[in-house]
Amino acid sequence: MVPLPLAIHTAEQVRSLDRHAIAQLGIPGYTLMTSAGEAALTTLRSYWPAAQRIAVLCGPGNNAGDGYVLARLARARRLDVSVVAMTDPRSLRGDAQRAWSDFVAEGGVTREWSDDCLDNAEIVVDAIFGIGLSRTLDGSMCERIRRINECRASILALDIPSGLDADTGHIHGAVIHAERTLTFMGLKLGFYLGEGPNCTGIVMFDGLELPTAAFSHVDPSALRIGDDALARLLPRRRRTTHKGQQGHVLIVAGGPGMAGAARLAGEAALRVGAGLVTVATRPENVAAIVGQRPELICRGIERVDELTPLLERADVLAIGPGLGQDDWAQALVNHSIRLALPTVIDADGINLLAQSPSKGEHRILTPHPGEAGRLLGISTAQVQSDRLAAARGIVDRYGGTVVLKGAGTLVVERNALPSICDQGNPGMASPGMGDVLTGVIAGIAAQTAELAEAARAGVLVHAMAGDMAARRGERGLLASDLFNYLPTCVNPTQRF
Ligand SMILES: NC(=O)C1=CN([C@@H]2O[C@H](COP(=O)(O)OP(=O)(O)OC[C@H]3O[C@@H](n4cnc5c(N)ncnc54)[C@H](O)[C@@H]3O)[C@@H](O)[C@H]2O)[C@@H](O)CC1
Ligand SMILES: [K+]
Repeated sequence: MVPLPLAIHTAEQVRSLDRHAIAQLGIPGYTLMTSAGEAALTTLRSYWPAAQRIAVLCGPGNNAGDGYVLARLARARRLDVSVVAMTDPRSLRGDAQRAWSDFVAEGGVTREWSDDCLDNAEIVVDAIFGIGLSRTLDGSMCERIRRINECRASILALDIPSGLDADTGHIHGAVIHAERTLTFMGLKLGFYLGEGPNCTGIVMFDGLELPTAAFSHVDPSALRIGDDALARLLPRRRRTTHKGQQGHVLIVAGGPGMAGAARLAGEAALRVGAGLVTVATRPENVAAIVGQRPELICRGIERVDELTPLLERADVLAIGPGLGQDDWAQALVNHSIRLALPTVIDADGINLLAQSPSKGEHRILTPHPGEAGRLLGISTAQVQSDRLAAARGIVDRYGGTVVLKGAGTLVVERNALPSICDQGNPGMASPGMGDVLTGVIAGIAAQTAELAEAARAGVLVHAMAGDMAARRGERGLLASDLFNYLPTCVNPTQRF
């Protein structure tokens, strides 16, 4: 399997790559299409080796061309291929028209859509629409897509699940829900936004044999967070090190009844290797926190001035988990976030910041979509409908680095491409998971000099640990289940 690239592109950027390949590198469009069809066949044979009955659904554009090439090659391999022309193939143009003609020339026939046309298929290949989808699908196409999703076969989408907007992840009326998506030339931004994560299944990539240099010709829109930076950020420790050299995290967390949030954030910082972690919390929480995790230092705080000596000793502050929004919490937040200390602000820290906005470059804000909405004075739905714009808006208004949580967590800072995390799973939608993320980011930030890098690494490590913990099932995953796996993720040089 070809490793996924880090670069993520819009449809226009992929088109520009396509134009570059054809015009500057002299690779004919039909050669690219043939590569796409070959890669699709390799994927079919690799992931469904026993499947014999393949249905290929072909639409009106070049995405259909990929499908016709695949169908021709699969017939040559003696697979039982049924091609359903979703629109009249005689109106195909250019490379797609040639792909259809070559398919027909080798004895291939198409059939029209009927409600039972997928009944015998083991695999359905979606070659209906690619990145050329530009408007809402009509009612009959929406109805067909619903029927395709209901069929028992596994669905392989070519380039993009039909109906998904390649740039925004919005749905144009209806969308294919694929088990796998084999995408060509560039990962599409829409896979990671809006409904994208619900539709693509496992994303696979093929570069259509373009030379590596061709990919640097077009700038991407975002970057996937890869694990390549982890080894640099979290190198093997010197044998002579001591805990004072691994960073000191201060966690200000835990209002009444919320000792658990403070403990989760505190333990997470320890589990990613922070040298010392002090938790400042309500006095009544101290016994519970220390009892559950004796390696934490825990201080009961009644008044803001008691925080001052703790802040002086800390390398990184994390503030907010389970803090509440009462006067006590308000005083702690107002006092702490004005300091120049690198600070992770989460949960009620964010809610309080939204009530009296201020700007700071030394911050990492980690809102979920609801908190992001409060920071911007808009609804959660508005945040989710354009997550990139929301994250950028928060950076503009509040400064620093923003981690907008959710499927496809975004890490956005000024003057840099946004980063997107494509790991993690829906089991992580569970209480305390954000507290763990806050501790992970703060714990890594305490060991490195660069805050935005720590945010990216923290998001990735958290997601990786979540995926490891979810191997026995997503439903029922607890935030504290991640603790067993965090050390594996933050020791990249010892992992294998
Ligand atoms: N050289 C090439 O051109 C290559 C193209 N490739 C494939 O080509 C695809 C892009 O091809 P196209 O630009 O032709 O795009 P599509 O294959 O997505 O099809 C666009 C067609 O759909 C029609 N259309 C758009 N929205 C519609 C709607 N709501 N209802 C009905 N019809 C609608 C458009 O009028 C156009 O005819 C890629 O996604 C990829 O699969 C790959 O084979 C790589 C090489
Ligand atoms: K498709």
